[in-house]
Amino acid sequence: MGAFLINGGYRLEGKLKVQGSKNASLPILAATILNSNKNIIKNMPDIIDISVMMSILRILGAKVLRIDDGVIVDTSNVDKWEVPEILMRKMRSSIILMGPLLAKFGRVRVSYPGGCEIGPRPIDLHLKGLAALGVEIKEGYGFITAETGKLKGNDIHLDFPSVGATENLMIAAALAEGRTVIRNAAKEPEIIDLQNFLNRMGCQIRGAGTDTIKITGCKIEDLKPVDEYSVIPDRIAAGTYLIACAATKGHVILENVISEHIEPLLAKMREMGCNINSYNDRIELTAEEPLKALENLRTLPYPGFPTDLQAPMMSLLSIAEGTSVIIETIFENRFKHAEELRRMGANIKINGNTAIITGVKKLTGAVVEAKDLRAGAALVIAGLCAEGTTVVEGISHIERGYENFDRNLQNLGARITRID
Ligand SMILES: CC(=O)N[C@H]1[C@@H](OP(=O)(O)OP(=O)(O)OC[C@H]2O[C@@H](n3ccc(=O)[nH]c3=O)[C@H](O)[C@@H]2O)O[C@H](CO)[C@@H](O)[C@@H]1O
Ligand SMILES: C=C(OP(=O)(O)O)C(=O)O
Repeated sequence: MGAFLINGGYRLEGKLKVQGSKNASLPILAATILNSNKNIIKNMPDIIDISVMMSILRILGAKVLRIDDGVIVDTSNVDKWEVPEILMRKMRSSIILMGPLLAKFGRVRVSYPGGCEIGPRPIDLHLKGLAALGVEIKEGYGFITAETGKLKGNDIHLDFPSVGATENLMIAAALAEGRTVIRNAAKEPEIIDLQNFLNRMGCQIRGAGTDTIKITGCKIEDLKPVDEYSVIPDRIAAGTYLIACAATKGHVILENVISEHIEPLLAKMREMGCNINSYNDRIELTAEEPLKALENLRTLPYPGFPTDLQAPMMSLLSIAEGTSVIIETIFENRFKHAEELRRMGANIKINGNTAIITGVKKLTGAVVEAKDLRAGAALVIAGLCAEGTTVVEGISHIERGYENFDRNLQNLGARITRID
């Protein structure tokens, strides 16, 4: 496993074009199974999770080709409905393949998915929703086998606005007989992107971005290829770079962003004292003054503060003036980075889902381990502003979601090198 070696204390300065969204790309790739056709998708990041999804599609029979800034996916020869366990377990999004495979073949066999270890991640809402669409589900020996004569539209109320369950059900219902309504649906921007992509192939979906999504099922033969689609920018990657900039008292301009998607973060960073100018597709951040602590940072479903930026924010709050409180409401065990930050001199107390962070004057370099994707990004940020040398181990987690993380940071002036 590789590591990042960071010499801290250098200001980030310059311009950066942000990658396409991991969490939008993954369900969109899975959805290409529906139209049995050639699709060209741009702004798709070159990261491990996308490579895993591409491998799964190939195993199912698709032709998948990386092109500059995107992929071509031809699903006309997809003829398998079983996903190998080894690939299922590599990421969480593999579960999103259930919807499209059921829609296309009326059957699917998968194992339980993998993904970041941030607490229990059940899939009961996915399975309950699919059962409501007429799917018979059998679980046993670590596998899920699901079958349906024909998917039938239904009214589904999600107990929680799960991002993945909303996506899985949208894709399955796109080819179900009749109308499906998903209530208490997730409202994340990635859901809107999936709706836009599905509608481009001829599906009939409305309401994404609100808590009620209405889907009129259509026939597989009515679907068409998607000649060119561009995935939305990655709001979590953009947020990570903004936080890194603030931690080093830097000045960056991010391009390829949708500012509105990052507003929940920008509001908190302004509260801390960052100077931010946001335009539609560009954000400029300067952090010169000492940053202030946040009394209340609560992770919530969109448009609340994203759980995926909680770890990076904890690094920043570690060096803010005063005492901050973070409440993690989405995942049960998403504070593993706190222990590693403490090794770097951070003052963090954890009590259940609450973290109390008393800002220190400076962090100091140490050898730390990335235990999940965003925790890894958080440790890199800590290393960038710490005094001395930091080694972040376990960077394969980081490379699941960030494209050229070290090179992008180097281009902004960071002293970071990858060591194998
Ligand atoms: C690939 C992708 O898009 N990943 C994102 C997606 O993950 P993911 O889609 O897995 O997240 P969910 O929105 O489903 O999970 C949110 C909460 O719901 C619970 N839950 C979920 C499904 C279910 O069947 N039962 C259940 O109890 C989860 O345990 C968690 O506590 O949204 C998360 C929340 O914004 C983000 O952190 C992840 O980056
Ligand atoms: C938790 C994340 O990813 P996944 O759901 O793919 O594990 C993430 O992107 O922060």
